[in-house]
Amino acid sequence: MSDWLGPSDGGGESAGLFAAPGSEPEGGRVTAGLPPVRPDAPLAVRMRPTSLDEVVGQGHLLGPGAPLRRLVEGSGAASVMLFGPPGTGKTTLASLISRATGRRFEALSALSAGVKDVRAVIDLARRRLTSGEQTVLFIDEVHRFSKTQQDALLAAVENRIVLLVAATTENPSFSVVSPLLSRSLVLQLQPLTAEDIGALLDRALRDPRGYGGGVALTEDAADHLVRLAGGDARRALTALEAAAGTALDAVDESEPGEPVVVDLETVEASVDKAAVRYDRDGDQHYDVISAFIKSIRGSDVDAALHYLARMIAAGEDPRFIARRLVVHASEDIGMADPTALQTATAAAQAVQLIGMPEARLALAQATIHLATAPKSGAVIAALGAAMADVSAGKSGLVPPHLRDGHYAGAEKLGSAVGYRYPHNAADGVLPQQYPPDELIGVDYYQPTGHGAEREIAARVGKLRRIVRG
Ligand SMILES: Nc1ncnc2c1ncn2[C@@H]1O[C@H](COP(=O)(O)OP(=O)(O)OP(=O)(O)O)[C@@H](O)[C@H]1O
Repeated sequence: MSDWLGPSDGGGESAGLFAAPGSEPEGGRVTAGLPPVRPDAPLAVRMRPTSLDEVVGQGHLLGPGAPLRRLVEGSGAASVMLFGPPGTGKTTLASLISRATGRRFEALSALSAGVKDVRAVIDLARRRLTSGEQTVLFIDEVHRFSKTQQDALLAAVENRIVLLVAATTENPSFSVVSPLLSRSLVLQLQPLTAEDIGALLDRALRDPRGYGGGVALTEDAADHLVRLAGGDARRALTALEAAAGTALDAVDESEPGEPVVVDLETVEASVDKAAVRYDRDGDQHYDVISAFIKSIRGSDVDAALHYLARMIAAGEDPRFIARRLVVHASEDIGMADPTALQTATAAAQAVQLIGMPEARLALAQATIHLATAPKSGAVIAALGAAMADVSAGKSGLVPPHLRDGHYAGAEKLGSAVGYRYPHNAADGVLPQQYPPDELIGVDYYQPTGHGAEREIAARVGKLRRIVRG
């Protein structure tokens, strides 16, 4: 999602962009590309490249003769799909294309725009054509558009009423209708490398649009910001802004000419602030997801559906919701209903395959399955206990009879010697030591006896008695 789509983004570039299409600011826009940036806009917005030379990474698209470079230099594709992770430059490149080709820039977000909005922008572009003016229509998150909405774009693309630049974080082969796809130049953006992010941070520290030399980062603080960014430039700059804000607030008066230094501690203390800043649903995002999960865990199916609906309405990334469902199928239901994990995983796959809006049904089904399923926290407790022992150094040698025996000389070392093959036992289970000596008799898994785990509880008891002799 672009800076100007988030409700908590400070609004730098938002004014007017998502106003009703056709309602031009007074006097019309005189420049192509995104509107001028306000000085109080978020750092990521202020640092948005104003020329191709400022774009880092994406060399495969921008090198001499590469597709985007050619496009910017005036070659005639009818439509471009920019497919790549968030914060890698999709919006930026769309704006640069319009700027470099002298076209007007109109943007719609598939999260909020309907067919009517699409038609209105196309009408505006058609009117402009009569006076020789061309338009770049940027559609963010195009994978969220329904088939009807995408169809509404087709004729305008075909008749070259607009140059469509569509951005998507999802593979367009699954989410974009094929007539549109076949008319588009599909370009994949790569996550930015650590060097790319490092260079962007550096530029933000030095450039007058950023801190103009007034802030510096210690080396470990810079490394940490690069790690936090995970290849996302916006995340890097948002985290830098939060950390720099904390550091600047903490100094009364810096020595003239001396930059305020941001250290690792300050970055660590500020990242939550950064996370809140760029989330989709403002401060409520984490509260709603937390209430969603707690309602599932608490078996309140109706409340869970309410929070799911809120997240869908807020335009929450369906993959994020699906990932939470997969995690909680194991964390809160586990072996009390092992099929919950299958339903959650299937919902995640459905999101991947069919996208929104249809995939919301799979998310709802998984929510209902998980909320109404018998509950068990035994999986997370079992893994937690085993991990705690490993971290505390409670470990030990693998018993010799379980060691690998598939190499020359293994037998001489006693490896695999005396191993008993359970399938030879009448029930497929026989007495034998499996844990290291230090952990003999330790029970990590404590089945709850809820749902399907009741049967497992009885079985685990029996198995432990046989195996431990
Ligand atoms: N390749 C890049 N080079 C330089 N700056 C970048 C690059 N990519 C992103 N940025 C910085 O990150 C900000 C956000 O980037 P942009 O909006 O172009 O990302 P996006 O790919 O459209 O992300 P999303 O999918 O979240 O909308 C920009 O304003 C700019 O400061």
